[in-house]
Amino acid sequence: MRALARSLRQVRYLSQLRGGVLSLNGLGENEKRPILCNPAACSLIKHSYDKEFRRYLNQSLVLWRALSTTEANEATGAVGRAGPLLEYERRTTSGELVDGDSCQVDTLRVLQRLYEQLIEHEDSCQLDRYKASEKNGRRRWLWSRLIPQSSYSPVKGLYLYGGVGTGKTMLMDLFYDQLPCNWRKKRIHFHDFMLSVHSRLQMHKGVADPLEVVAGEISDESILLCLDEFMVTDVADALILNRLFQHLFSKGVVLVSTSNRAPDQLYEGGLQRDLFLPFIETLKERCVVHEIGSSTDYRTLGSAGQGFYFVGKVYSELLKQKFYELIGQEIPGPQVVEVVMGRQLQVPRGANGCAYFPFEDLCDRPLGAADYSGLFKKFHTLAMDGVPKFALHNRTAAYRFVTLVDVMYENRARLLCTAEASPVELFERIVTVADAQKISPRTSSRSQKRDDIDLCVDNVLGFAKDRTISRLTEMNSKEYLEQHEANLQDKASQIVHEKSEAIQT
Ligand SMILES: Nc1ncnc2c1ncn2[C@@H]1O[C@H](COP(=O)(O)OP(=O)(O)OP(=O)(O)O)[C@@H](O)[C@H]1O
Repeated sequence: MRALARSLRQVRYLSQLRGGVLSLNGLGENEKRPILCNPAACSLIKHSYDKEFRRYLNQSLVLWRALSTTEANEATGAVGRAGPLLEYERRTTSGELVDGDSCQVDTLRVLQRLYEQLIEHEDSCQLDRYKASEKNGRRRWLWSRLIPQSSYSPVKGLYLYGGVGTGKTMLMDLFYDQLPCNWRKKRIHFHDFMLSVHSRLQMHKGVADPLEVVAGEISDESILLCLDEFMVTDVADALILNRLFQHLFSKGVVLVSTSNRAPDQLYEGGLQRDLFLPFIETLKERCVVHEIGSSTDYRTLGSAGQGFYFVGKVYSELLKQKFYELIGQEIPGPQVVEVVMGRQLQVPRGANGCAYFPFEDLCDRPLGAADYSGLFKKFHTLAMDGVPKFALHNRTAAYRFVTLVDVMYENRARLLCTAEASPVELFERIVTVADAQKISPRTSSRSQKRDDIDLCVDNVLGFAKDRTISRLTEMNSKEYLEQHEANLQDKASQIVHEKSEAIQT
């Protein structure tokens, strides 16, 4: 079935490249079905110099005859499925998901509505990749550069926020997977999205309005943008978000996003926040804002700890032993890896996809999400020694640790570590302003020394810590480690597949 899907997609793609010489065989132009060539087109193609294309075409024709239209539609992903609500019901009935949370069902209703609106407005939103590429001819491109185009989407996006582990990402992914594969859609973590924005900006240095060019590129690729974990902590991001999204929305982009913070709380307490505030208004204008409203952290429903989270420095040697067992060799040497935009990172010990770092080397140095993302593109397992308790004196390291855990979780990476305390205790001395006021109603400054407590009052960290605790707990569970293994196997078979395809061609 996969081979068929690939062949048909290829045929359809190539037909676009050849100016649409292929047409649907007996089907209306606008029907969402995979293409088949008509005899005239066949004879054109038969004389094509492109051997590879002829091979695909023949394969597709043979396979096509053996299949019903429905199967072929499913195979090519040309049509969507029943929608997130039905799919959720299917998964709860089959036992894949736990049932009974009305907040998740309410959220699904909102997602289902959005799903239906997008299906209804597929054409006006130009969601279909192939139709859009027909319209995105060179003439249209030139015209749009001469006269700036403004075409807000008729469909509002969704900003979904709420407590940690309540299933926001899972629901967004479920919604995303139900939409047709041939749509211009993208699902990406917010960190990675901003990284790609900054690297594109670098490439367009010197252009009059690089943000508009970048927005143009992004919207050409994806009209539906699903961003996981919208979280603004970086002043450089905060200052460009409004203009970036104004351009994106004016180019028809529909944003669907998950976050732990309500729009009004984004970048709370951040530097130059007044310059960020217009973004909040832009966001509210273009997205329906929905709070999931649940307080169930589904991560805590998983199996008890099975992983490698050791409390106490005494376990440092054990950590090293486990690390050597995983890589299958004694004391590997240091490695230098390129992480992002030519930047290099020294891995103190690394081999076979596993890296070993003392905590300080990874979280007490000027590293950020970009470096961590680059690192986990190369390594699937991290052994980290000496995670300390966090407080005011090591607040910056706490920020980095939170980011590191986010990136690892997103990549389904495995963590082995020794820490000074349990995940909850690590963050005991990081509190929000509201928490600090409960401790002492007169607290107004960012920090407060109470006896020997080095309390850190920080709203961004104070809220983010719940997510980190929840994730550290899940990363230690049997289910997570199974997902990590499955992910590794998927990647390995993808590499084998790509290699065999490269050999064939
Ligand atoms: N109904 C459910 N049944 C079973 N597992 C669930 C259910 N909802 C969520 N989960 C699981 O709980 C974990 C946390 O869910 P998810 O990552 O979607 O939460 P989140 O709200 O995005 O969390 P965070 O705010 O920390 O990013 C995931 O492993 C997810 O698969």
